[in-house]
Amino acid sequence: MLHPQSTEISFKLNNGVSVPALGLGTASPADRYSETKEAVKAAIKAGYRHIDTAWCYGTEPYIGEALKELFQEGEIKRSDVFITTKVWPVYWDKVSESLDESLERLGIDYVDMFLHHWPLCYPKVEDLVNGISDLSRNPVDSMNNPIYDPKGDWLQTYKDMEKIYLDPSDHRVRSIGVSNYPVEYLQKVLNQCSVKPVVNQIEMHPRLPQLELNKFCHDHDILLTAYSPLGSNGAPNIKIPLVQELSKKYGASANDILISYHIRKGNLVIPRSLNAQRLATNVGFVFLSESDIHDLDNVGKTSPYRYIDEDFAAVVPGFTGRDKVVG
Ligand SMILES: NC(=O)C1=CN([C@@H]2O[C@H](COP(=O)(O)OP(=O)(O)OC[C@H]3O[C@@H](n4cnc5c(N)ncnc54)[C@H](OP(=O)(O)O)[C@@H]3O)[C@@H](O)[C@H]2O)C=CC1
Ligand SMILES: O=C1O[C@H](CO)[C@@H](O)[C@@H]1O
Repeated sequence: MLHPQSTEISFKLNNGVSVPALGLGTASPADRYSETKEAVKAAIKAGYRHIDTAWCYGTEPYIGEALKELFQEGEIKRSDVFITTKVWPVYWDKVSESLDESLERLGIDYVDMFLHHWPLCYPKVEDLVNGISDLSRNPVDSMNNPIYDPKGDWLQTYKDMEKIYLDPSDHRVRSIGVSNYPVEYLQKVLNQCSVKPVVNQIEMHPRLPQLELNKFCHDHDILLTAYSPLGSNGAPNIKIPLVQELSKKYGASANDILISYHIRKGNLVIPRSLNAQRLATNVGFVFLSESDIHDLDNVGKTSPYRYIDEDFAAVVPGFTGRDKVVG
């Protein structure tokens, strides 16, 4: 049976907006930010119609340059591409400003999805050397411990996003969602807010199958977006023995197995590559069987492993630090 490519599969968000299942991740290494421009152009030419970015990636201006050229060349128009950006905890009480600045860097007048990046609140600390927009991305004290804004209220950030989304005269966002939210935080949003997040973007792959969050989100009509699907830098998940076995069984690449795993579960997935050839080979969709999915879930079910586990996140339940097992 012939199957579509991953770039041709779309899902409906809970507000009716359609989203391509496969997106391009753009958390490029800091010394390679500018290469994101060519990667975006290559991805669009390979059929991608969904780009994931964020203030903290520092790549929005390069995505903006790519989009400008793609629009000018007539390759795509704005409505052909789904663009996600996120508000970082530094801007927890400046949501509208963060959105305006992102739109300006991207050179567009709306985003398709606007996500709350982490349920945390940072103070604004100047960093003219390594900062983004001259602000420290992860402020720390003299002992290198993360510092948080004592006046901070992470739920307020989502409430401010909700205000923008609900204002009929404000057309800057087509949908709002969250990222790195555990079940109890999602429950708080469902109890105290009126707009249900359309997605929860989280790290997810066979070594971190996130079965509890997957069930909770699907029970509440919230999609998951899988970040770091290849295991982040160097794509270590490609070496998982079961992924290699399935790659042989289906005559598909290991990266296609890792990407199709999420799409088969009805979730979005956003692998990153700065390499045009790889980008074009990450789009083969494999119709994995129910039992393959079950086996892939079992890889990390009892000893889950998180690749993106930074100190600052340890205050969010479940994000417990590099050396600890997470549920
Ligand atoms: N919401 C959040 O908190 C977070 C969101 N994200 C989002 O998720 C995206 C993806 O996650 P990310 O951590 O970047 O990592 P990924 O799991 O997408 O892995 C990226 C790595 O895989 C390599 N790679 C890509 N394709 C192939 C291939 N076919 N064969 C071999 N290697 C390959 C890339 O190298 P190369 O470029 O050389 O191909 C890069 O080193 C991010 O870019 C970002 O958009 C990520 C982290 C946190
Ligand atoms: O989105 C994100 O990317 C970085 C890691 O690449 C992480 O801190 C943040 O959540």
